[in-house]
Amino acid sequence: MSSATAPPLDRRLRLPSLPPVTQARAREQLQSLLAAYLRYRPLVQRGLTGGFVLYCIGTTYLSMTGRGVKAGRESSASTKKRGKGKSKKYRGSVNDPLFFARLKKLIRIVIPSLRSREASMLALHSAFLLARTALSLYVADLDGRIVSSLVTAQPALFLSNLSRWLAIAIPATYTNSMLEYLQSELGLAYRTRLTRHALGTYLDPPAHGTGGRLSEKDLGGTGDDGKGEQLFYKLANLDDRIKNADQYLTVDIQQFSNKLAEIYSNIAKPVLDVILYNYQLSRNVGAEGLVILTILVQASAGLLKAVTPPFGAYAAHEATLEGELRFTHSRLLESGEEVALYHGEEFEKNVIERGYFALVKHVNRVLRIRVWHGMAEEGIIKWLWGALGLGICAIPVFGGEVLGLAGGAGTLGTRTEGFVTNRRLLLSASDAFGRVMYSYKELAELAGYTSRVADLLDTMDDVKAGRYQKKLVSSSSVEGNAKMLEGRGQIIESDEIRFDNVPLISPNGDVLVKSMSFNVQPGKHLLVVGPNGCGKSSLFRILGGLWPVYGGTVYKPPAREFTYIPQRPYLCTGTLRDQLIYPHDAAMMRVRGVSDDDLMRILDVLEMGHMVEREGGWDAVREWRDALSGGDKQRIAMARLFYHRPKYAILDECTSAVTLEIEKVMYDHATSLGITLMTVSHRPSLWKYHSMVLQYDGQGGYVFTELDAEKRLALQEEKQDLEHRLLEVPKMRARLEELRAVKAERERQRSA
Ligand SMILES: Nc1ncnc2c1ncn2[C@@H]1O[C@H](COP(=O)(O)OP(=O)(O)OP(=O)(O)O)[C@@H](O)[C@H]1O
Repeated sequence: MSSATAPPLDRRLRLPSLPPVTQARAREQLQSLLAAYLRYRPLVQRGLTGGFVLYCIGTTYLSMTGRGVKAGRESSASTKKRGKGKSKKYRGSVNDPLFFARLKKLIRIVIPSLRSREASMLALHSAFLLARTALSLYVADLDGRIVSSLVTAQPALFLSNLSRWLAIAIPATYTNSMLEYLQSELGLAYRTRLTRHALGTYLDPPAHGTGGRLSEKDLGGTGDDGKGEQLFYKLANLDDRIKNADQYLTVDIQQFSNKLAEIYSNIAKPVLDVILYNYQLSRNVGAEGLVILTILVQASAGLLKAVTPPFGAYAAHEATLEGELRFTHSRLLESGEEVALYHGEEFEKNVIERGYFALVKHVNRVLRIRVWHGMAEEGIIKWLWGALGLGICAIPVFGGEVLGLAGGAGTLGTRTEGFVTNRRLLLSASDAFGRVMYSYKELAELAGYTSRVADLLDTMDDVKAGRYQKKLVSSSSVEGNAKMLEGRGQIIESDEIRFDNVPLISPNGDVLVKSMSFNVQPGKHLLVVGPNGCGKSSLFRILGGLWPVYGGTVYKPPAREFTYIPQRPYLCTGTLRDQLIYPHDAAMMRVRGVSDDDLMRILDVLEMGHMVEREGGWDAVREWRDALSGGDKQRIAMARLFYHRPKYAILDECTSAVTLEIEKVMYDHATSLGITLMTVSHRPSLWKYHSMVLQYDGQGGYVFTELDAEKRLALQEEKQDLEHRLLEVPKMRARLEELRAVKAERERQRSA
């Protein structure tokens, strides 16, 4: 419609049929109102546009910092109630009061400073995001001009615009590829930072470096001097909060890092797009329509947010179930031989299937929820907002002249150009806003992974500081000794080992021994005996720093002066040499001045020198856990002891699979190397090597005394002899009764 053919303004304002005088007066008033509005319209428009941009920035800031979420909840008059229970309800969701604080903490880890590599990558990423938005604005404009040159049949203009179109493709494609590349790189960089941070605590080596010798897996590798090391053990055994730490350290950290990298471009770019596109649109179609559009869009977006289920909590729960399922599989692999020999397939299958179906049930539920949520989401974002967008495009066409917009008063070419440009801008703006909305779901998932990763880091910090959370056994003994559990004993570094009134308490709160006192002087081997489960190994867990000292005083040398050998020695991933020198590596071995020949001499002492050739040399790599027999494993552990030559060695049933001859060689050689032994064993054959005994009675009591092996053996033999004879007594009694009966029968026959 051109201005030349347009009817006068008053005729276009159709008014209801009123008396002519009233109509004329109303028309006059309306005309003057409109004229006044049109006079101040540029000012109003500028105000609206500025307000709109501020509004976009404000809401983005509030939603990114979580203040909007908090404010909303606080106004719901539930501030007082927001205690533990409340935060539990929101756990893993965007509404979790802790979410943004935790996210901030994690972001500080992944982007430690503005000068870090990650910050530079993020800045570069942001620059590319800006470039893409600028390119999109240019393309929207160019698109309009191309169509305009087409409908107005201007071939030269068309070709020139087309060549511009092709030229812009080079920076556009480069920008898009770089954005993808930088996003993946950022995800990887975040993951590396987080993994390093988490592993630094999880596998924190002892303060004295890698020279520690408390070398077995059961006691946490390289020992502890009460400085919060061996955390991976404590996390699994002394605290209930983190189940399957492997899942947290691998999958959850990876998911969190990728989501964090994604969410930045999925929120920052669309938010920027929304602002710029809408600003441009407001100039093309007028700010009034845009403000109405924004109000409608925000209202529907608010509705959508309100009906969005807690996808973050669902993602966190799914990760937990995945972890549990993986654990059942790795457990089966770990104990493959035992399960195979028991033919426990059916049982193990049931366990794995239970884990799998719990996961499937949860995933299915989430998928079903996603169906209706997806419908609501697409209905609002695509269809409703699409219709609103078309309405906006119509403004310059139908109301252009009234509002003084170019699209309404121009030629067919300018109107087409305006329509195509506006339509493209709108599509981009609604797409961008849609992505902001969709990213709310991603934000919810990020909240889930944030809660998982933060849980891991927080729990590790707690455990490191000795703040354990474990469900205690509800036995009366525990309740009666609750005070005991609150106490803390002392650990003092010393040359000898001494326990002064130290209680033995298991992580479950079971008091094994109320107060224990004994000492081991260098050179005086100690034998520890007692019934199963009485706390023999627990003593060494306390000595190794794995279990807390709840009272009394423990005197002990630094951890590097210990080696622990359990019944099933730990065999690491690596070469045959690595098995002997664990936890040292070949370089450390050379630094100590030990050669392969020295190792061979150690093996010869244990009559296993042939093993090196049999296994293919010192550098052979195998799954040693499966490749060696039980006796070989125990002898490897003894060889390890001779390599490390510690002051003290803890031998926990470690000779159960070797012959008596090897047992003797081991004790004699260890004594000749000046190693003081503390042995847990039920085998009387070992008594003669020890001079002290710590005997548990299994009722919470114990005796610590000198061990006269010969006398003890003689007593043991006499005891066994008596027990054997006592076993015969019932049989002898029965036989006596039989003989009496026979005799009585004979006498009865004779008298008859
Ligand atoms: N990580 C743990 N968490 C909870 N309780 C544990 C843990 N380790 C051991 N216990 C409990 O501590 C108690 C003592 O265990 P310990 O291993 O010291 O027994 P033991 O005397 O060495 O037995 P055995 O002769 O059978 O090896 C047992 O009741 C056991 O169930």
